[in-house]
Amino acid sequence: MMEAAPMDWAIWSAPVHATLMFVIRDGQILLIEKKRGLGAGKINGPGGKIDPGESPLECALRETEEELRIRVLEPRKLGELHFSMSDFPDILCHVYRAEDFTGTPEETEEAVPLWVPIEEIPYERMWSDDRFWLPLLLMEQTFLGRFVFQGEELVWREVTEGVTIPD
Ligand SMILES: CNc1ncnc2c1ncn2[C@@H]1O[C@H](COP(=O)(O)OP(=O)(O)OP(=O)(O)O)[C@@H](O)[C@H]1O
Repeated sequence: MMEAAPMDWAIWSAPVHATLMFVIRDGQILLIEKKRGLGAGKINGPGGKIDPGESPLECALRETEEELRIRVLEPRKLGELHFSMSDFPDILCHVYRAEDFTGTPEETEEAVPLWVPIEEIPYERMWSDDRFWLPLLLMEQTFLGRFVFQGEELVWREVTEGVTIPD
């Protein structure tokens, strides 16, 4: 790990744009166990692919509503994740944080809700990049993370904090 980047990020662009939403309330974070699709069986935040004509923020709100049946209030974009993948199209993921919502998280066909104390985040059950940027989101820091995966193995990473994040 951490040789020269195995790809040229300056000219990288992603065919897939997606979102992740993390609600943090009373010292707990609202996660999901994803039941199907990419990352099925893993724990992550709610989120998914951006639909044509949709903004990243609209997608994050829609996916959270579809997966957990809650409406998130006042989300803020804190980070961006750039994934170079070997066996999936590359993904640019917009990452949001919120402190409040309306409704009650429910299990759906896509996800099981999971409230976890922020000191007990189950990184071993999550994508292996998450441990490198989720702590920054918890501290309300902005971040840009770039990751290269071979299958599900993380083979290269670079995380920059305190950067200006575009909408
Ligand atoms: C490689 N390391 C990774 N680390 C952390 N999170 C990752 C990730 N790779 C993908 N993600 C997230 O996982 C969701 C995929 O979900 P998504 O595109 O919805 O897949 P799914 O097949 O379910 O598609 P639909 O959008 O439901 O059509 C989406 O939020 C995306 O940002």
